[in-house]
Amino acid sequence: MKAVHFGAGNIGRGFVGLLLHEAGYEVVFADVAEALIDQLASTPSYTVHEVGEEPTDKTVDNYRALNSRAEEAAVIEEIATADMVTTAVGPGVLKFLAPVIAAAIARRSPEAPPLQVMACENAINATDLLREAVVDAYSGDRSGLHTRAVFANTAVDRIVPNQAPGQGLDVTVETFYEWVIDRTPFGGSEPRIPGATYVDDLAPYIERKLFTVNTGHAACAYFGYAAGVEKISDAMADSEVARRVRAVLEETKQLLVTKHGFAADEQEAYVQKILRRFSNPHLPDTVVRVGRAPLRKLGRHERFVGPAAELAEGGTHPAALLAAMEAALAFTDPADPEVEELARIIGSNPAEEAVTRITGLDAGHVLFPSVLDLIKARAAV
Ligand SMILES: NC(=O)c1ccc[n+]([C@@H]2O[C@H](COP(=O)([O-])OP(=O)(O)OC[C@H]3O[C@@H](n4cnc5c(N)ncnc54)[C@H](O)[C@@H]3O)[C@@H](O)[C@H]2O)c1
Ligand SMILES: O=P(O)(O)OC[C@@H](O)[C@@H](O)[C@H](O)[C@H](O)CO
Repeated sequence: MKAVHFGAGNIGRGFVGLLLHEAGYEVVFADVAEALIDQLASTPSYTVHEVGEEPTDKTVDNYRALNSRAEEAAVIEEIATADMVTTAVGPGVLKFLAPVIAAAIARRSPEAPPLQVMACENAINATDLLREAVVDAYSGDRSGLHTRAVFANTAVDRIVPNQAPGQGLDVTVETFYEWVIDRTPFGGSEPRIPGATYVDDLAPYIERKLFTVNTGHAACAYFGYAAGVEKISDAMADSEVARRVRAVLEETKQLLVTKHGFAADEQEAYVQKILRRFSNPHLPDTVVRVGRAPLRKLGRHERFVGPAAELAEGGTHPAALLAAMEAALAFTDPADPEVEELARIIGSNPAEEAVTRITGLDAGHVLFPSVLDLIKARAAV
């Protein structure tokens, strides 16, 4: 069995690549980072260090690596004969992978089983975004595309920090992981991945993951940054940061329990476990990594505005989520192009327009005035 995986970064090597390797796949990593691909191509194995209360080391081998820019034709040939394609590149990059995947699907033998495509990104239904872009780019008969490829949404959860320089290909990760996959597109032929869980309705799981793990994580990063802290676990050790993160997760808990029918005590246990994961002192994770791409994180269906808008529509004022958004607007990192873009949007547009451009909220939305206040305050700084 062969899987082509786009994105040999933190989650690519430390999670998707590892689980596919353990499931018996030969993994072909495809990435645009030349030095990384050269290193992978010339190194027969790497180690995933799982750190926490019960640390374990796991070896990944039986992989190959291709530069998806310089060796695009080779990547297309690999996908044409692969069982599966996965991605972990960031949601904004999916559109650039689509033409390559579309070209490969067109080259597959009509007798081959459908290519299984799963985007493993932090975004609601990222695979749907990829599928739409693949359909647009597909040169063959689109009506027959569904017999050549099957697209399944997933929710992936494992904290994988940026890796220390000098660590080579090895990846330090937390011990916890969860990979939840929508079973329904496979029609009974879902791939056997021992570390994955298949469900018939992914929506509750993906929203619970994004609006608990990622909302809480981002809140911790932005409140931690404001408190002058570098590490996520140190931010959680700051009682005021921890209190504010807890308040944010209280609001998303209210939404998730009401909307998806999770039992309140089950959701509380989920929250408690996640707060412990953020506090893992063995994990060298930083507020700068977790806070990266604040413009994406302030998007309409993302971790802050998504739940805040739904709560506001239901009559709840999401004060803690708004406080986290305020902190997100104040986050800076000179190496992050989205920080500059966010400041440019705020500095060069009327505040009303900036709200819509950043958050996707219409002026008539019940949450709009509260976010407008935040943007006006930011513009005045
Ligand atoms: N790190 C985590 O804890 C974690 C956990 C769950 C999900 N995710 C999600 O996984 C995705 C990747 O995150 P990450 O932390 O691994 O980031 P990362 O920056 O470590 O890895 C991304 C990789 O994608 C590569 N890439 C960028 N553009 C590409 C292209 N056009 N073609 C091929 N490769 C390309 C980069 O070179 C990089 O190696 C994101 O969507 C993130 O939200 C991350
Ligand atoms: O990857 P992002 O930028 O969407 O979010 C940063 C972190 O919250 C994220 O990478 C988590 O570590 C991960 O989602 C845990 O499963």
